[in-house]
Amino acid sequence: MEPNSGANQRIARISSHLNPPNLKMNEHGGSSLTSFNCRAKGGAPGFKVAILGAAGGIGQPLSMLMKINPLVSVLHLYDVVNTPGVTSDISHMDTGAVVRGFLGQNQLEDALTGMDLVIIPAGVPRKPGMTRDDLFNINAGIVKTLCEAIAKRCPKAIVNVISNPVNSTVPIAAEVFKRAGTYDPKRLLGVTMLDVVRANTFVLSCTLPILPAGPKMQAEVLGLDPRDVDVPVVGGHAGITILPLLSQVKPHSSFTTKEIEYLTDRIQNGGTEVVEAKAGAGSATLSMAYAAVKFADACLRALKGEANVIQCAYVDSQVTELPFFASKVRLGRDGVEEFLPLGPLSDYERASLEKAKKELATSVEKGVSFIRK
Ligand SMILES: NC(=O)c1ccc[n+]([C@@H]2O[C@H](COP(=O)([O-])OP(=O)(O)OC[C@H]3O[C@@H](n4cnc5c(N)ncnc54)[C@H](O)[C@@H]3O)[C@@H](O)[C@H]2O)c1
Ligand SMILES: O=C(O)C[C@H](O)C(=O)O
Repeated sequence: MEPNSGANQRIARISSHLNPPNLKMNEHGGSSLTSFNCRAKGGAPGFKVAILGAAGGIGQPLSMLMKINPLVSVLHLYDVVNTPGVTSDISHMDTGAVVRGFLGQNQLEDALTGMDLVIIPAGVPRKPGMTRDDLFNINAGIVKTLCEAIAKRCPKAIVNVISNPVNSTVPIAAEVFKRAGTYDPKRLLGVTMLDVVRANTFVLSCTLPILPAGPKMQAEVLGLDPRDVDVPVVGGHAGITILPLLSQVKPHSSFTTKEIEYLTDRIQNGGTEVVEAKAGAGSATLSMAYAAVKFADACLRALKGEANVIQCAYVDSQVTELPFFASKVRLGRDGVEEFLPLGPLSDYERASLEKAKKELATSVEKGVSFIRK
């Protein structure tokens, strides 16, 4: 008998629990079906969610927060690097979702099989001095590859696109799905939730530097909780295409022209504010993970049948003459169920919308021709 056989048998038992013997082991010590499989006991009923780019600055906190979400029963974490560590780490959380990790392109399709919701934060972030459009050359190809696999393995999934430039990556995803014959415009949503989150926050907490003693904005004077504030943000997700409708803030607040100009500028440049503060170390990750989870949770609640789930998103749209536009949509069991009208706009908003539409049209066209070229 070998000296250590008791310990070896125990290890073999544990290892066969993690990797059932009928599945072939691969070079990562996992099965050939999934690279590594960190299974929490007592997996809850719920939705299957995949995060593509799960090891990144957004991906990690997003994965952690989705592991907490009680609507999630299975969480697949895919990236081209570092998923074993992230998966192992997150799998120790004592929440219901079963977590599985997938590493590298040849495990992408397994990561996607049977998913209800796919969230895509894969791709490079900005550095100071860059626009979101400067990311196009790298991120367009990444989104294309990921969406080709989605079309094959979970064509009915709801897809949340975070990768920038969102104004172009969503049209890219649409073209990929059209080519594959799986396009359902209701199920493809560009995530603009961070603009809404920022707008809700800034409306409450901004003091105006242009006024001498920095008096509070009206909403802050009212002492509101940001969670009770709702600022619709329409258009797209870059610079002037981000258009907060401050005339429609709930609870109703009225702002001076100076306040509107200040707030609009801050909301439009919130991303750049973070990029500059991070000084080369990337862009918004934590607030984005929060916003992505808020949005994903809304999608899952709607999938489950909750009524009246309304969020802003950048979608294949009939609200303007543009093929893609961010506005309030009602979410349901099949994704986007209804476009809410833009509502009455102020003169300032109407003029800003015209400028936003010009830029958006160019970004959409750039995405479409990337696939059709
Ligand atoms: N929509 C929004 O509001 C919003 C907000 C913030 C950031 N973003 C965008 O999200 C993206 C990610 O930002 P981040 O800060 O997490 O970047 P990051 O560099 O920290 O993480 C990106 C992750 O994507 C992975 N990745 C790269 N190529 C991949 C591929 N082919 N398949 C799967 N994964 C791949 C990387 O390995 C990395 O782990 C950027 O494009 C950024 O501009 C969007
Ligand atoms: O600004 C960026 O590049 C990231 C993101 O789009 C954001 O709005 O924070």
